[in-house]
Amino acid sequence: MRTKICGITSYEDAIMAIDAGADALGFVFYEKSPRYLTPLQAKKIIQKLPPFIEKVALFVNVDAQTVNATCKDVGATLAQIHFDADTAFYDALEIPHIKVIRAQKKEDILKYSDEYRLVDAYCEAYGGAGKQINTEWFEGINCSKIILAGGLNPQNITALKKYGFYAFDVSSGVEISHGKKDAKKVKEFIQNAC
Ligand SMILES: O=C(O)c1ccccc1NCC(=O)[C@H](O)[C@H](O)COP(=O)(O)O
Repeated sequence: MRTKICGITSYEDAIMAIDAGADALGFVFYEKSPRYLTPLQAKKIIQKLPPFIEKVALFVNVDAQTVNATCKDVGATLAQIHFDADTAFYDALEIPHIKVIRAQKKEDILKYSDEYRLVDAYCEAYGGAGKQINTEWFEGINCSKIILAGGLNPQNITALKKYGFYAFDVSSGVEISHGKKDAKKVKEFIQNAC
């Protein structure tokens, strides 16, 4: 199982998560988020990271040019698009990206079903709220291209492995406080997920 630790704001937390076995780290470029960091701060962290780790840049309500420029500048390897964007937006992206579905009902999780996509619970704050989707919605669904996010933690992750998700994404469930990760919880989360 692959895991992404989201809302990284320091090099110490980044390397701790990698040492614990994380495959991907998320950096939130949304100024209203309590986990926001500037592109310069992210660049300084990313520059020091080892190879073969996915560096994911999260965006809310920006244009494609901002996504392209920011990802190239900071060295992000993947953009995570946390809002409803149109086809023209996606056509203009010049870097690998994943769409986020903020699911409010069962039908939502079937959107873009031919693509790898991140499925999170709907929340006003766009993400990182610790809100869990109704996991019964995944019964009988092909989850092999779904990255599951929203309200995951070291305790509830084991029971979700049966659905066969592509990966798990966590933020608040492994935190001490907003933007500061708890090493013990990160380790437990990855151990229990894998
Ligand atoms: O983390 C944030 O503050 C955030 C703000 C705006 C858009 C997305 C954000 N995080 C997105 C993530 O990928 C989180 O990992 C995901 O929503 C799950 O969060 P949590 O429920 O806290 O595990």
